Amino acid sequence: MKRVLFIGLGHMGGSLVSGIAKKAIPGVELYGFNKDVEQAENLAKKIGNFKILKNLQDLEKAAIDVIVIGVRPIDFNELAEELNQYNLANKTIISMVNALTLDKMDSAFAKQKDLSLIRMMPNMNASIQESVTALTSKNASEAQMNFAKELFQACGFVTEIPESKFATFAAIAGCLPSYVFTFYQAIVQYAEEHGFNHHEAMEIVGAAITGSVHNAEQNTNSLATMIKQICVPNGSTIEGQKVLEANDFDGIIKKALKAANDKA
Ligand SMILES: NC(=O)C1=CN([C@@H]2O[C@H](COP(=O)(O)OP(=O)(O)OC[C@H]3O[C@@H](n4cnc5c(N)ncnc54)[C@H](O)[C@@H]3O)[C@@H](O)[C@H]2O)C=CC1
Ligand SMILES: O=C(O)[C@@H]1CCC=N1
Repeated sequence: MKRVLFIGLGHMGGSLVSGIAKKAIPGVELYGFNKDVEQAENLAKKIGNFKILKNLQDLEKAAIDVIVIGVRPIDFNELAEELNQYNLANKTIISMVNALTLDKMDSAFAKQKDLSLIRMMPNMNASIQESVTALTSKNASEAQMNFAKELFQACGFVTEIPESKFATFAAIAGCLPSYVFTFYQAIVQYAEEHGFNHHEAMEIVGAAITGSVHNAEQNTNSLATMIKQICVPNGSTIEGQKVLEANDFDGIIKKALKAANDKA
């Protein structure tokens, strides 16, 4: 039996734990601890197969094997100090904390013995089990990494990447739902301004976006060729493409990704 404790049950931690609880992986017991206990209890009411710890010292009694840290970056040091009051020897610590490197994790837990450290970057699509999650590790065995993969595959696709690519991964996958929702929102607003109601607009634009992604995934042509095929000479699409180009749409997207990448 592996006992996994999620600390920090907010938007991201809560979504991940819900996905994993739904899958009910044999041999895995899920525990949660959150500063705001009511938030943890509300989550526990919604999902089965999940026990709440009332305080952190109960992690020793519960014989936790794996700790998954889901607090905000600003709250990490305080939590690490609190965790260092307990003996965490031989445990696996997994952190989803953005910009927290394995070396920083290692020094935060320097007084602990034989920890295995895993850094992860999920995204909010974990709430519908469609996250793209990256993992990288320090002192973790193949079996420990495989366990982490199995755990987070309950919330979508998992890939192992070198830590040097983590900041870029955060921009192109961790933050990406927000940018996609911004694009989606702008088109829905345009549709509403031109006579569609909100529900129709969400449905039509959503289907057009997901259909485009599926088409690009299945098509053997490059994205550039697919763009050309839609831009009929003297047609409508090209007029929109000209506006995107004149306003450096690609450049704006890359600037946004760089800003996120630099902070990750
Ligand atoms: N929101 C997102 O889309 C993503 C977030 N992340 C990372 O996940 C982490 C959490 O982000 P969110 O869930 O969005 O934040 P959030 O603010 O929704 O959740 C954080 C939770 O941690 C709890 N907390 C704070 N200090 C605590 C402590 N000492 N002990 C126990 N619980 C404590 C808070 O009560 C809150 O429920 C961040 O480090 C972020 O970088 C990573 C990928 C995507
Ligand atoms: O905004 C953030 O810092 C986190 C990391 C990726 C998505 N949200």
